[in-house]
Amino acid sequence: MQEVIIATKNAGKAREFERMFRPLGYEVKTLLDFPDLEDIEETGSIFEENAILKAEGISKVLNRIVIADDSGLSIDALNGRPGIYSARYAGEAKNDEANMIKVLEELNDVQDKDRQARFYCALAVAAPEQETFTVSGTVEGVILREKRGTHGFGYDPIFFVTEKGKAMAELQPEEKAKLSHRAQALKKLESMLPSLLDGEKNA
Ligand SMILES: O=c1nc[nH]c2c1ncn2[C@H]1C[C@H](O)[C@@H](COP(=O)(O)OP(=O)(O)OP(=O)(O)O)O1
Ligand SMILES: [Mg+2]
Repeated sequence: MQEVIIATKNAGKAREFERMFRPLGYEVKTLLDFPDLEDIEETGSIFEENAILKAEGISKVLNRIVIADDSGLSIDALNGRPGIYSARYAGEAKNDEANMIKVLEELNDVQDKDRQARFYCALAVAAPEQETFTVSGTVEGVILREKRGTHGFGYDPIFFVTEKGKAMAELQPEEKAKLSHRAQALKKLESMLPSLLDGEKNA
């Protein structure tokens, strides 16, 4: 099967990309398959910048076409936080549980009608000798008062997906793979994938 390299170390993202790319005929490789590569620092000020840093950094090292995902949760009542700081919101250790507890505490006094939020995903595509580009996707929701559901990763248990009437973590993986911010962004890439990837020789 044709390979696609995703520059992520996040196992939750990796699973979702596998589920979304497999039906398109691509086998996903992630940085979990290249454990020796150095970490890329996310020094950008918007999702797109960080996605580009990760995609270009890994593309240069591997001399391959690389897709990177920078994503996170933006909460209106917190002026868009945690935003690009979503992974490390409660500290450098990147702890999903601690991150959710911090968000729930910060929203303790925020009424139900003011708890709107959205997930955002920027995907960057970097290829040797080509201009890097990005696409993005979002999904709208509301922050719950406690966790619900066991699927997904990250902030999924506290994110109520308005269009489904369920927490993201209550959705089956195949449902999330149809509507998530990541899925919305990938849809915009889909028609370009054959011309981008099919000429590439798997290393
Ligand atoms: O579908 C999602 N469902 C729940 N939470 C999510 C989702 N998508 C992003 N998120 C949260 C997780 C993490 O707190 C942050 C991503 O941070 P982000 O830097 O893009 O990823 P990361 O550091 O975990 O892995 P990597 O940079 O290697 O891809 O947003
Ligand atoms: Mg990261």
